[in-house]
Order: sequence, then structure tokens, then C-alpha cells
Amino acid sequence: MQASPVPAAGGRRGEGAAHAKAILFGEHAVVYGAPAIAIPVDSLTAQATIERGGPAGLRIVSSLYTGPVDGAPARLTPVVTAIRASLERAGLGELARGEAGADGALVTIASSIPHERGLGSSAAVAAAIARAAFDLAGAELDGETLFDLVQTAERVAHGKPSGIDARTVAATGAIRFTRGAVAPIRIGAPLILAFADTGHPGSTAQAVGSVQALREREPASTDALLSRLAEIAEHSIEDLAAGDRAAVGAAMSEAHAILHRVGVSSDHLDAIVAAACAAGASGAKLTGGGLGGCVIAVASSTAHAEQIGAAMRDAGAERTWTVEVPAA
Ligand SMILES: C[C@@](O)(CCO)CC(=O)[O-]
Repeated sequence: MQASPVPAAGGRRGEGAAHAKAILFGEHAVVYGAPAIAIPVDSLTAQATIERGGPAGLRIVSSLYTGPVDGAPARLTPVVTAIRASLERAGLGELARGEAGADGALVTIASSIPHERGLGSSAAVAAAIARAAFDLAGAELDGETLFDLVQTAERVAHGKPSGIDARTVAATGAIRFTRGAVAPIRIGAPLILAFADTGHPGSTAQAVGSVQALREREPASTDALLSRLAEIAEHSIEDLAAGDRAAVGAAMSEAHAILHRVGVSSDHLDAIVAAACAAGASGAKLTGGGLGGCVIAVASSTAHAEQIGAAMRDAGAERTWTVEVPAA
């Protein structure tokens, strides 16, 4: 019989979970301090368990890699960072360091959030790990410590994260985010969104880097575009509070056109946005870093969102689904 690459731990366990996020307005501009509006997406979640026991050292079980932490591939570095930092902050540094004679730990990660699609997968996985570590330690995890831990992992994943993903994966409703601070915003009437996944990953680090390079080459025109994204985000707060679907949709389409101009859209994203609008969406845009990833479109009802979803699939989307942001 072959030995398992990850011996069972068999000790005390800690568990944690976090949901996905979607940015309605302000991605990329938010990196430069502009406000952005984001929502939790509860239907997609990341889960982590950390089980104490077994030989010293950390072992990981995930869809991307299973084995000792030291052999984890480079793309798991943000996850490994989240595990080590969270165990240290939870007072379980001896597990994180794998000291001789100390217990080991088995970290299991499962996520339904598609990776690199602008839905906050890396932040949600880091938040789930932080919650599991504190649960294992029997310690209280406050919101600022959670934010710091997720940002520590996000800096490894993206270089210069604004913090919007870290805040939104822990939020319970729609938020306005700027420079690390969050405030809840009012949703005057249920907002029904058709989501489409292009099926293509988009690297946030690459997208943020390309906007930065554009800003260095063409500072005045790029800053004007980023300022307009900021104005749209700020103004959308009134439209969302008023439940003005037409205005929210129009603002999304304008934001998408600007995101196209700053170079973070793609032919595929543009085709899916156009198909959603042709199917009667009030407006549509890419969400998150772009270059690949997802589109969101404003629908008038759940049935309408399904029709828009079908049109987006005809335009090449790999998968579509509907999210209702409740009035709050
Ligand atoms: C593209 C970006 O604005 C949103 C990524 O979800 C990057 C960031 O805010 O860190």
C-alpha cells in the first residue's frame, strides 16, 4: 500500500469560511485612493480547516496541491503566507515554524470561488485560513486583525492591493471602500445582477501593473479617466439608494468603456458586455481586475437575468449565474 503524501493529523480542528466579492464601481481607481462600491457574493465560498497533530510541519490539501508546505508550488505562496501569518498571530507559531518536537498541522482548503476571475478568491481563501487558525487557537479574531492578515497574503498575490477585496470578503452587505476604510451603503430596491465568467483568468497584478505603466506614459489622460471612475462610483451611491436600476446600469456601461480605455478589458469581455446590453440589461461591465474574469449586468427581474445569462453564454461566456443584492 502506498503511503499517503499527507499523514492524517487526528487532533483538535479549527474551521473558517469566507465568501466571494464583486466590485460594482471603482476598480483600479481605488488603487489610487478613489472610492469604490462592492458587494459580498455569498453563493461562492472558500472553506479552510486546520487540524493539529501528526509529525512536525505543515501539510496542505487543496485542489491545486497536496503535500508538505515546503514543496508547495509558487502560485500557492499567498496561501502559505496566510497559513504561517495566521498561525503566528493566533499564538500557534510553533505549528507554523514546524519546530522539532512540536505538533504538525494539516490545512485543508476547498473553494467554490473560481480563481483569478475578479471575485476575490485569494482574499476569501486567506480570510478562511485566518478564521480557521483563530478557531483552532480558541482566540477572538477582530476585524482589523483579519484585514491585516488578508492584506499580508494579498500583497504576496497582487503586490499593491487597495484592500477592497480584504474588506468585502468579510462584509455582510454592500460597502463604499476608500483607503482601507469601509462604510455600509443603502440599497433602495433589490439589485438583480447577471454574472458571466469568461472562463479566462485575469491576473490582478498584471492588470494593476498595466494601468500603472499607462499612468507613467500618459499621466494627464489616465488620471482624467481614473477620476471619472471615481465620480461614477461616488454618484452610484445615490442611484443605488434610490433603487434607480436604469441609472445604475448606465453608470456601469460608462465605467466599462473607461476600463476598456485604460486597457484592462478584452475582446471577449467587450463582446459579453455588448450581448448583455443587447439582451436588455440596463448596463454591464467587467468586475475586478479585468483582462479576463467576469462581467456583471443589471437585469429587471430574475427571469430577465436568466435571459441575459443565455445571451452572454451565446457570446462565449463559460458560465453564468444570477445574484440578487437585497434591499437594505
Ligand atoms: C483591480 C483592483 O482595483 C480590484 C481587484 O479586485 C485591485 C485592488 O483594488 O487592489
